[in-house]
Amino acid sequence: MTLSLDHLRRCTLAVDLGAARTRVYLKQSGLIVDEPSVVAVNTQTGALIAVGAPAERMSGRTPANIRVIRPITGGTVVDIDVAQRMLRAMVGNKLRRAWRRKPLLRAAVCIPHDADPLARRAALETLVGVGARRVELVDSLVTAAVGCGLPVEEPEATMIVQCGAATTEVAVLSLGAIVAAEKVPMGGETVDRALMQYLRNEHELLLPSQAVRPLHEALADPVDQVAEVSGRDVATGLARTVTIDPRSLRAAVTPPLTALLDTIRAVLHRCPPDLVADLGDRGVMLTGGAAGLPGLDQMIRQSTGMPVNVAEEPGLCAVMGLGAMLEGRFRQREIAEPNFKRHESGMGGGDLKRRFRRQVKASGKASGTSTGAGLDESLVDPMPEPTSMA
Ligand SMILES: Nc1ncnc2c1ncn2[C@@H]1O[C@H](COP(=O)(O)OP(=O)(O)OP(=O)(O)O)[C@@H](O)[C@H]1O
Repeated sequence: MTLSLDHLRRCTLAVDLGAARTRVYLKQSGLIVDEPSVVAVNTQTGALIAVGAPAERMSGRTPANIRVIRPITGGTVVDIDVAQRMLRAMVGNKLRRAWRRKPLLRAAVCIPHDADPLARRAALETLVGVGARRVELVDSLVTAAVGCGLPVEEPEATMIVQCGAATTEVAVLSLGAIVAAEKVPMGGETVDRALMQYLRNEHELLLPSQAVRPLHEALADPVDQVAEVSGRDVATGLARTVTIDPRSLRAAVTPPLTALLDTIRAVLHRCPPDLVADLGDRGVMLTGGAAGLPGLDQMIRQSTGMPVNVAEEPGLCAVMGLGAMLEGRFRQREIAEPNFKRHESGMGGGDLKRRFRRQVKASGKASGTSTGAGLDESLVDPMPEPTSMA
């Protein structure tokens, strides 16, 4: 752990590749990217047409020759090539100065707690593709806990519920390590899908995805005032407006939210009683964009009887926590090693050598030094096995 934190402090970039949004934190500069993880590609030429928010606006409105692609699902990069192009387009200009100062960047990236070797490899390759020389993979539950200011290093329990777009991870941490964690395939997108399905089945109305967010407010409306929703009639294809009872909306999202509550109970069940007793006082912290779902905190409070807090800017916790680690604003005991894994650039020897030479050339140009001076020879070796500190 001490060793890993040292490695993290040498990183310049903190990256959170989320299914919904990509966030990048540049050391000593702050958050430089917070954009939807979406690109629009011309299917005939392969050219990138738009990235981030403009590409998201195109979703559902494209002609046949334009495809809107989301290269990340559930925190895992599923299309490395597109993810690299997206990240390059997002950070390109903003990193130019950092590149001049330090041409061989090291990066740290948040990955889901239970990410398999393929997911780890995909995250690694994506970062290498944008020029990172070394990549540290860090558990997003730990970074989110640090980012929302939980005292994760203390010998007492803290519980975090990281509500993402496609998945929610629930964990109890103590002494900087994860004591118990579970993931449920439920997130902001699941709730939105449940609402859209309800409107289709019960009101024969097709709702554009951008129109779902206003319905969230109705979910938590204390006076159950009827809401108006406009969409396209399934049968006629014409625009139509219907009025909806918030109670039926709540019923529609009950199954995914019940799955979340069951997961919280399962995680608590696996914790020693001392830690659960700590949580009775400290409660649960909600992070991740979907933590902003109105009424979610209240529902968890009622179901578990524990205090529930929503982090300030919940969607940014993971990347800001990783940024704090990079800047050394977080200290931790040596005990927590299992949560940190370190990876070297994971390309084949040939690819890596080519990239190495390109970067060395760039570094020589930028600094005026002779090529290759002072660089680590291990870079040109094929990727060693990930160093597991568990
Ligand atoms: N204020 C809000 N109310 C309800 N839902 C919200 C709100 N803000 C964001 N969301 C939802 O949160 C999700 C995005 O959360 P977040 O940015 O944490 O996702 P991500 O990190 O990209 O995803 P993942 O962790 O699954 O990879 C989206 O589904 C979005 O609809």
